[in-house]
Amino acid sequence: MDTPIGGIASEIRRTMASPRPKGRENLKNTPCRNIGIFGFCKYEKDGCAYNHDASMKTKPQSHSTASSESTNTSRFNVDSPSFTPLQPQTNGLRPSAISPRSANAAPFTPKSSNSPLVSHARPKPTATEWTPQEVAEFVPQGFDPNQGLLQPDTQNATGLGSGFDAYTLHSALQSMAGTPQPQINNPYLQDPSGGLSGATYYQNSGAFTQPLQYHLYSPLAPHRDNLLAYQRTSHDFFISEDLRREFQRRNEASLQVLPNSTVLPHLDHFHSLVPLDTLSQKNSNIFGYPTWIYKAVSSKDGKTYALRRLEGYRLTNEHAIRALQPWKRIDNGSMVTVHDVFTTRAFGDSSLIFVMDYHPCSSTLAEHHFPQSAQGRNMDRFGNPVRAYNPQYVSEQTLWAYMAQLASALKIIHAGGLAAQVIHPSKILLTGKNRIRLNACGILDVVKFDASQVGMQRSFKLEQQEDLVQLGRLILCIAAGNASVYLAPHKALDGLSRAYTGRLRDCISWLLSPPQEQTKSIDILLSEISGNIITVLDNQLHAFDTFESALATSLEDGRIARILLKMNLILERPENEHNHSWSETGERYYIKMFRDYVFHAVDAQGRALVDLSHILGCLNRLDAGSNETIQLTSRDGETAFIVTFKDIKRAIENSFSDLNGNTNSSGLSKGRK
Ligand SMILES: Nc1ncnc2c1ncn2[C@@H]1O[C@H](COP(=O)(O)OP(=O)(O)OP(=O)(O)O)[C@@H](O)[C@H]1O
Repeated sequence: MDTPIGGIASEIRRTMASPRPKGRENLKNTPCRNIGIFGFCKYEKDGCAYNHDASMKTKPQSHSTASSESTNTSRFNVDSPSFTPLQPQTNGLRPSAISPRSANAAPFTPKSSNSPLVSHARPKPTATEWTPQEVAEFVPQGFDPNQGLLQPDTQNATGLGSGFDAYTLHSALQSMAGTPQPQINNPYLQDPSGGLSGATYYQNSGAFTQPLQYHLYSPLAPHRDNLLAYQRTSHDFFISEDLRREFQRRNEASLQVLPNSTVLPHLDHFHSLVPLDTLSQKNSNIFGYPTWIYKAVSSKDGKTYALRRLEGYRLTNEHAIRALQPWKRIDNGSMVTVHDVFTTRAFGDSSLIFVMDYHPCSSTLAEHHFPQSAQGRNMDRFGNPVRAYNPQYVSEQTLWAYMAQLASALKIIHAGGLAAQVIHPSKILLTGKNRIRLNACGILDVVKFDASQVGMQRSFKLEQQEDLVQLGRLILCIAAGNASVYLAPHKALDGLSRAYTGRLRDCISWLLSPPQEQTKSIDILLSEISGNIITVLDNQLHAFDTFESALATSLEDGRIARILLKMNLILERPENEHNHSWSETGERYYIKMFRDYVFHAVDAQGRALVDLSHILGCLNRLDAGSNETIQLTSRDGETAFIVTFKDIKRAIENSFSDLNGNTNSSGLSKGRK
């Protein structure tokens, strides 16, 4: 049997490798369109390749199956010259292969919804002619693994992800007809004038290609290397499992409540308090008071916050509370934002409460790098036993990343005339991979408020110098894997040379040098480590790209969810006293048939067809209101409709409006269709 591999033939082949749903009639992909545009399609027989003249357009039935090919009067000859790849300089067209009829063909215009339907139906292959076992994996026609790009004549053959390139097609037709190519605006290019004025922006918006191609997916970098250009995995359509799990975990942590908790039910305007620090053993070294930390939801804005309570604090001067004001104005990505402070007696004592941003599933650097020795704990805050203390090597890259983020926070703090004063492993939150935030800032300003300074501008020069020393100690302790190594810094610095560069060692040494020896400032630190900051920035940019790419996979999720919700609200709805007239006739009937077409498709043998590309492709075309036509067949095979996705979309919208008009308690807002 001949084995066609190109043009229509590859469509047939795809039907066998990934059979189409019963009754599916994708007229846009009919073989004749390919022939009309590109003048030839490729056939292969006994290992040889042949060109099929464009005049075949008038005889589509001649190549609908392999068996019909054998009866064709213009049968291909084994002596025909072999297929030669398209030359780029001819715009993908070989003049010798173009018939005069094709050359004079009118430019292609997409079908509108009311255009007459073409009867280029592709006869369905029967089970006796083809069996799936005979067929290798579908490869789009014209796919050249060396180039890794689709040839223009195959743009629409791959279904999802390939995309019909109207620009290429138009150019090809123009060059075929020998006419000069008009200037075609590419609406996706940046405005060459570089202007950001509203007028320029809106003028360009009118140039978007119609119909909109919102049903096509285009993968963004970074790419997986081991897939061919036309291949997609189901993961490409959704957010990655790891990322989903991570966000799910954060979500659960944010929503967590303790049903039988002994913690206060309310504190000021906060409710649902959950303790984050479950240890009864409290350390008052840093603030001079034992501290407790809770997650709580504000009834004012519904957001979740972290509340830090200083137990037993007695406010003696109202101005002390005001010392937090300048901290509220600081907005830096490497800090935990502080929102408010108030006193309370709700715990039975006099407590001071600081309201801060809540970062779910975060841990402190102390918990992360010194799990046992620094905390003297056997359990982490989730009740899991901590590993035996085993200091792990921390890469130099991580240390520079910490240094860069803390330096960025210190830059803002010092520029605001303040000092952090708490650069301690237990007061730095790790909120993501190598992503840290300086926590508990401003607390010491309130707690150590000096009443004699009221009305005077307090100077934090000494504290700022001390911040740099604390930063040096922190990096040294993490690098050495020991929380108390800063007590003997010289020995520890010598030890660092074995694992880290001299540059890091010198930097720590400079930070640790006593303030009186030389004038140190955050600006000097930043200029000295600028080279390392650039590396950190580059890593962050890569991480940002990865997240953006992950975000792009969810581009269509919301739209698809809305379509599914609407379809399920409309279909199989029982009639009752409130819904007398609800029946699935008229428009609703073909919505039902469309549902079968999308979800209940079967292959040529009648087996269920589970094809994610088909389902997503159909739903996206539906949402975009594509003018592509499909044939819907009833389950008994008695009724068939040829409709466009646009028609179905309109039917769904109408039915949903009817339904929305009848309901008085819809969860879906009427305004948000
Ligand atoms: N803003 C926040 N968002 C989310 N979790 C936080 C926040 N602040 C602290 N936590 C968590 O609360 C826990 C306790 O934090 P805390 O700052 O009290 O550290 P600690 O090691 O208990 O220090 P101390 O011994 O001084 O109380 C830590 O696990 C930390 O991850």
